[in-house]
Amino acid sequence: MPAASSDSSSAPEWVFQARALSKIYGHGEAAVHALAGIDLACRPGEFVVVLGASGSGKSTLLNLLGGLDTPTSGSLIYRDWDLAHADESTLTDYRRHAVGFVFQFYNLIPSLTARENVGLITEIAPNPLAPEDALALVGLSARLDHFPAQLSGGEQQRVAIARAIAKRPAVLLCDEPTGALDVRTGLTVLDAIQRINREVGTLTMVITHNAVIADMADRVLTLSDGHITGERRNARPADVASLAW
Ligand SMILES: Nc1ncnc2c1ncn2[C@@H]1O[C@H](COP(=O)(O)OP(=O)(O)OP(=O)(O)O)[C@@H](O)[C@H]1O
Repeated sequence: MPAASSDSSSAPEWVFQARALSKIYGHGEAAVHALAGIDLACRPGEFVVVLGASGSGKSTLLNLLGGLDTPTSGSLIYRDWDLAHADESTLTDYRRHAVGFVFQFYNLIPSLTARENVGLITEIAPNPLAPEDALALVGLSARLDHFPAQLSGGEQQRVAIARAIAKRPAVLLCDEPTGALDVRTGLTVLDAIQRINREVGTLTMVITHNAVIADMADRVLTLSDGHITGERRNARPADVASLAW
């Protein structure tokens, strides 16, 4: 793996560190500066919410942090991994070991039960949670043998979250995790994400259009036109139950 220069005698206080991170799609007159120089450091266990209008660069940022893509310029370090200059096999390795993804649509395999959908991931991870334990963390102990079609949208999303965290990732990246859900169901999903952040200590980043979600974060970043234009910290992050919907 391409290692970043770091002092291995002391553990860094950050999980990610980005400097002047930029992503340009296309060339010449058609070029889109999706990220235009992001500086960002995230601490272990932090809960970060990223807000921003459509097209502001949220998914692009998440894709870079998750090793799904590489930047056009700038640096991006995850612990001692240089993600900005990593090749595809290193990024695959990084994603497999370090990152759990939750997307708007759950992508569960319809012919497998909840337990089996989570179990697929635990087969390829070195030190996974038992599928039953991962599903218990998201409140689905009573649904282990249900197929996706027998589960509500919120329950399916919680299976997807259990699948994402079963390999004990250091980082959980969520792209509009409640985007396909009604408010009440969305709350059960956010509650599961908050519980994992608090009980497992996984660095969690949620990108969303929904500003109400920001109150549950330790830190809220606002993106506009590829820049971080706002940053605030919540001294007391709200419990999901007390979010003002
Ligand atoms: N693969 C791509 N090729 C070209 N342009 C792209 C590509 N992906 C994203 N963009 C452009 O980059 C900018 C940022 O896109 P991005 O998806 O990161 O925004 P976003 O904030 O996540 O938006 P949304 O909330 O609508 O998902 C947009 O102008 C978008 O059109």
